[in-house]
Amino acid sequence: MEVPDISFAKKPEKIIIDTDPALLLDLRFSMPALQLAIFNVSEIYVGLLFDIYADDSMAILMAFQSPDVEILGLTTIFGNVTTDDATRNALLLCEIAGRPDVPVAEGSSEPLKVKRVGKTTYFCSDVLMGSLSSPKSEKSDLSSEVLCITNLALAVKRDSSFASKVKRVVILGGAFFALGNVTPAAEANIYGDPEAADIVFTSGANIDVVGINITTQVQLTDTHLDELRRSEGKHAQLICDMCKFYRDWHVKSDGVYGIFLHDPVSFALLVRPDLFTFKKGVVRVETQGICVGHTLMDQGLKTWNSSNPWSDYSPVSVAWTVNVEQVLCFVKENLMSLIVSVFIEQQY
Ligand SMILES: O=c1[nH]cnc2c1ncn2[C@@H]1O[C@H](CO)[C@@H](O)[C@H]1O
Repeated sequence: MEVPDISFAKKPEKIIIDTDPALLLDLRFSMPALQLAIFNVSEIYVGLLFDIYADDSMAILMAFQSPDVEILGLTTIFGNVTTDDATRNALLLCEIAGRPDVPVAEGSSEPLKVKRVGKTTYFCSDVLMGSLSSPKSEKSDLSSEVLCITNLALAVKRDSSFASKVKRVVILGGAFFALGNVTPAAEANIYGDPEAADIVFTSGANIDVVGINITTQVQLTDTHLDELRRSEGKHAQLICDMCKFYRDWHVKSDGVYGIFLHDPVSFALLVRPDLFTFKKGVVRVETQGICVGHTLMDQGLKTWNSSNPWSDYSPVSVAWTVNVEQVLCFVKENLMSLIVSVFIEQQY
């Protein structure tokens, strides 16, 4: 048999994904009336039901599908759901992707200081406890080490040289010179643990951050979703089902007939940084008051007369513009692709 020439192929980047996937709530045994009350939908879903924020799961399935990365493991964090549920959902996603061998390590269940429970946070898992799908694989014994916001902040606090040991950290979080999505000042991921976010941004690590000022520009419209459903992509049907509530919620919440591709855009930034432009600057996070969770970058446009809380920290790369069409193509190509990425590690 002819051996395919893979000499042109780039060696896949080894990555760890820190995530709070709101995923599979198996409602087969739960009360339909409860579903209607919670999701305010006119249709009863039998079988798998998905929480609103489906973008994490989408990005994870994309990463598993991508030849550009090798997923070393997933670590979990609270946010869309509790850390517990995020772990179960991450294990399920590995199984769905056909990679139950990928370790899932449970991260912190609490923010560093104040627990701020958003309107939607935890509600699915709390209310529907007992009706969840159970993954077959078990979480890894390792407590998570690398990662974003709370988990990464804990690692930085534990080992001061940690930041310099990580090759690159890609963060989906913040809203730069734009409105937030939890409050006018704050984006959800940063709002969940602003103290941790401030530690991470000022840690000196090599950070690329993409805020929702960028991710909301990339929308999968109803037309794209139809196209995806009709495609033969490996997880296309599942992803469309997952996005049902996410899409309906966007109509109500943002007047958008489609979905914002927050996490898939951050995955695009990971493997295709050429589709973005960046600005370097020191980023600090407000940790108190009405603007708690606000990310503010010093663009370096002014030489300040005296030192301020931004002085003397290492800059990070903030995504500044995005090639919307190309990122959409990248996402659609991945989601509609039939090709299951081949693990080619042994060839190197
Ligand atoms: O309006 C919102 N409120 C709270 N969380 C949101 C909202 N939209 C998306 N996400 C969740 O938070 C991340 C981006 O901020 C997304 O990954 C999504 O899972």
